[in-house]
Amino acid sequence: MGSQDNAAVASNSFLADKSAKVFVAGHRGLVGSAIVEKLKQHGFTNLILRSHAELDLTRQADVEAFFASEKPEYVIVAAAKVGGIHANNTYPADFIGINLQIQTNIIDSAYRTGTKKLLFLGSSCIYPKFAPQPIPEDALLTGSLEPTNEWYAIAKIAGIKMCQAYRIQYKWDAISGMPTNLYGPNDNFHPENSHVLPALMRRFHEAKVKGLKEVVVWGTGSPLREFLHVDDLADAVVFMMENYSGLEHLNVGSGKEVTIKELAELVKEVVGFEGDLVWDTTKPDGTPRKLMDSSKLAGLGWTPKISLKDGLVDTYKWYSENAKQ
Ligand SMILES: NC(=O)C1=CN([C@@H]2O[C@H](COP(=O)(O)OP(=O)(O)OC[C@H]3O[C@@H](n4cnc5c(N)ncnc54)[C@H](OP(=O)(O)O)[C@@H]3O)[C@@H](O)[C@H]2O)C=CC1
Ligand SMILES: C[C@H]1O[C@H](OP(=O)(O)OP(=O)(O)OC[C@H]2O[C@@H](n3cnc4c(=O)[nH]c(N)nc43)[C@H](O)[C@@H]2O)[C@@H](O)[C@@H](O)C1=O
Repeated sequence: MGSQDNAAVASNSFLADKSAKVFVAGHRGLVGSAIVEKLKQHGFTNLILRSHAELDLTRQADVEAFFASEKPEYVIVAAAKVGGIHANNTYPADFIGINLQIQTNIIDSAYRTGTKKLLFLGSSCIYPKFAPQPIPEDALLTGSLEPTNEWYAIAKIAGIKMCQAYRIQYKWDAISGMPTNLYGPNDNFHPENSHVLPALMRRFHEAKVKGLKEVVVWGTGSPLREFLHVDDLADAVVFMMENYSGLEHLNVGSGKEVTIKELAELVKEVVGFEGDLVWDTTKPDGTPRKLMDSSKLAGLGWTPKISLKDGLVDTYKWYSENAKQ
């Protein structure tokens, strides 16, 4: 990408003006809520927030009208159709269609109404199923995707490419971050459609409360996953808004991976469930391993702080206090 690099794109200091208008799309979700909290901690006073009911981001005319009237100076795209392996596998049309609509509407409107900088969030599922491990950014588009989430991945890849294209053609400061599997307060704890960590936390919790002897866990337990607490991700988002202005997307991971079996044992311990695990091997394992190489972000000066054990304790505290029992 050398000759098309981003040297000509002027970058502002994000943290210099805490009264700047910042639109966080998807602020009620796992990621968006953590970003809002982090921005408040930094002293930002002019956050623009719209719930899904107030602004459906799939509706192009509504998004255009919103941007024309609010003209946010900075935009962080944390709104998306999101789910775990089962949801991705079951609703492919939603995962490709809704995500393409949301991100295309936001990115184009932000550019056209004068937003200074935009950060788009993708996911580690953009990489080929059998990418080299740990996965460097340049493994993108070097092989076939994991079939259970290829629809979502294609939308996310399109988002990265759209940011790159607008940067190249319009000299506009659009960047992309690719987080690994996330978890934390405000996660989706749906029994089937959520990701593994909140799904297991809920299942172990309910089994403990009901005095059950067994909990069913999907797949073989052998796949490896890398987990990052959402507060670390929010910290990385602010860091990238301030310090990164490049054409290439950046990986955001913890650098630590566990098998699903190890994760299940850890969640079981944190929740305090004392029964047995039963593996339902009719459920898909998904990609065997997706550890990201986050050395580029580390090289810029950002590293995560929250261990998986501490993050699980924090998340279970939140779940116990907030989830509908
Ligand atoms: N969770 C994870 O493990 C990972 C997440 N990411 C990325 O982080 C971003 C946020 O994910 P996460 O916070 O987990 O997802 P959530 O589902 O928790 O939050 C998504 C948010 O987007 C909103 N939203 C969805 N559709 C629309 C719409 N049409 N109009 C307006 N708002 C809408 C949702 O509102 P509502 O609920 O009302 O629909 C919700 O507030 C996504 O881009 C995702 O790809 C990346 C890697 C891992
Ligand atoms: C973030 C990422 O998230 C998704 O990819 P995934 O990592 O495969 O997601 P997952 O968290 O749903 O599963 C991880 C592993 O865990 C196993 N597993 C066990 N028991 C349960 C269980 O009860 N629920 C779930 N969901 N999984 C379970 C499951 O079988 C699999 O082996 C994509 O949506 C993708 O789009 C994406 O970006």
